[in-house]
Amino acid sequence: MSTATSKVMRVALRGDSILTHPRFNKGTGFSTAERKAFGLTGRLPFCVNTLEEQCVRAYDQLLVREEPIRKNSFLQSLKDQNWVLYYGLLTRHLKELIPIIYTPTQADAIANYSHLFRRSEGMYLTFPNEETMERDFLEQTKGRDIQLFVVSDAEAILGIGDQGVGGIGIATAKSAIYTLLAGIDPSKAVSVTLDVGTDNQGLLNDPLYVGWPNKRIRGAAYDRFVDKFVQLVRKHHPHSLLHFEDFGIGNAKRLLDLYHDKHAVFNDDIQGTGAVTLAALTSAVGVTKSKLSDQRIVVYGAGTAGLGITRQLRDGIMAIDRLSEADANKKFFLLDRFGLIKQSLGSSKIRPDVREFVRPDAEWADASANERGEVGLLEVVKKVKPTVLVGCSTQAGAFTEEVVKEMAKHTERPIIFPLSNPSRLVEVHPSDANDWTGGKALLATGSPFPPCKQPNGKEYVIAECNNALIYPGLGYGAMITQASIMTDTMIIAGARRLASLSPALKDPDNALLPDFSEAKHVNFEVAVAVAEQAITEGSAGVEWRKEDIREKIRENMWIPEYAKFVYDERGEK
Ligand SMILES: NC(=O)c1ccc[n+]([C@@H]2O[C@H](COP(=O)([O-])OP(=O)(O)OC[C@H]3O[C@@H](n4cnc5c(N)ncnc54)[C@H](O)[C@@H]3O)[C@@H](O)[C@H]2O)c1
Ligand SMILES: O=C(O)C[C@H](O)C(=O)O
Ligand SMILES: [Mg+2]
Repeated sequence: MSTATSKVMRVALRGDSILTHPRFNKGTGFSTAERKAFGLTGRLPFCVNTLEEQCVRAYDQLLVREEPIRKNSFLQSLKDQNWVLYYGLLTRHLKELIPIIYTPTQADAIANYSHLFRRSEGMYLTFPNEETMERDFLEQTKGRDIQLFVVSDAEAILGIGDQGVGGIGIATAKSAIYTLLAGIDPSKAVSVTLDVGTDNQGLLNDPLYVGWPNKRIRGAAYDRFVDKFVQLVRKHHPHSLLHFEDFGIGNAKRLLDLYHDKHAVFNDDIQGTGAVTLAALTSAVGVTKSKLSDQRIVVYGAGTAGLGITRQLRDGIMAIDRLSEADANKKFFLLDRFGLIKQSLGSSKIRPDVREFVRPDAEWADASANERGEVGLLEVVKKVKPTVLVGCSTQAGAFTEEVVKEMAKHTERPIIFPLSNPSRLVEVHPSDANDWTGGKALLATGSPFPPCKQPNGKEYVIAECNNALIYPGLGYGAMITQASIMTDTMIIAGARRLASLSPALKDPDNALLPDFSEAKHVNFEVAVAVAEQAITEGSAGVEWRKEDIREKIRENMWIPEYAKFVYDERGEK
């Protein structure tokens, strides 16, 4: 595997220009010869440090910052100064630091973006500047080999809703995770916020809000603005992957369907979440020695993630257990704000994209409906007797003790996935679900939680069912093979490879998914599975032999190590 230390890079910057460029700055890592060649001898203290020594220093600086949001700000500054050191530090402390740069802490960083702002990062495409979008786009991308765009309009950030221009923070976090867990070269990725205004009145009232202080643009004007961006990506970077993140419920699926067969696009909340949840459930049914098609699945929160999960589990049941779509759909019971999504709710309460999962009215549903004709979660659990309960509702504590114990009456090993992020929005704390079911529940959450104590004294590790365990590999597998589109079969191939790595397959008392400390290895395996599928089905734009895929992926991965620099008067290479 070629690593950066064996690489030589020709760089045209010198002096302050190289010291202040995060892609090229090495700080005390510049060798004596490089300092002479790049005019740095008088700009740096005498000692030359290794990256390892720099990571020790940076980690000490991190530890003195006690609050997670302060650690987050420190790491943001480190990334603004020196990419290799930033990713080198994260790689050495993966499990400890992912919750700092990603959920849950990044939610606070995004919500306070205008007050934490010190330096811009990424591409800000703002609605009033629509006319100059192509010029603004090319300012940052012209002449660059861009493999990945991560874009958000920030209407549904995690579970904290509309965050306006702060949405750049989810795009940069997701992009950093691509680099950290799949080896995307950060110089080949662009994070984008589509600032189309915000309906968050708190932001609009904030005199320090740095985004466009206007109500959110919707309808034809919104579609035109988004399309202008997508067409620029397609025109200038036809082989790139376009990753949509945290779009609102009225746009996420609609935009995915609009562009799905025109470019390699991916909606993480829909497809990434669906894939990781399919892997977690595949692992859980392995523990219970049952099949996906044996399950009765209640999904609480029929939004972008909830529908993405439902569709992916449905497609998984069809692909793995060979059920028809109609029969597979019958395994699902979806609830939203108005309770069980059933025929008699009427079209005003049923969004068009939910229609395929509307339950025909069962007698029990009408018998247990309230005065508004709505059937709540406890009633559904009593009547449906679900084996699986998935939460993506943003409603903290929605899975009450009564709901969980009712579920446990009807199934030996309740499978409970409270997936809402950040942590404070979790539908049930895993330790409660564990206690209320006498240690029988099979659990996975959207953000990290500590292990639970089982009645037999053993620790039960709570799997983090977060799309970061799979989306980097899904995306990398597609982009490295220059797949023209991200197909459903590529996604299922990635989900099945992830499921095959589940610790619970070896020890049923172990976690349902690999630990995040293994996330680089896991996403590498997912990327291999996706690349193999893309090549097998003809979606790939490269002609690799299957036996070469692993090595090809490995040799293209960006490793956070210093290359040897040679000064180039003619221009940066
Ligand atoms: N674990 C993961 O990898 C992952 C991935 C994506 C989203 N999520 C989390 O899932 C949650 C939802 O994300 P989303 O993008 O789908 O948002 P969304 O706004 O599209 O969907 C939320 C859904 O919950 C419904 N809801 C709200 N209040 C409810 C209530 N009282 N009862 C029932 N349903 C209710 C809403 O009507 C909506 O349909 C967020 O917390 C997000 O962070 C987790
Ligand atoms: O961002 C995450 O942590 C996962 C997911 O994309 C979400 O929106 O919650
Ligand atoms: Mg998301």
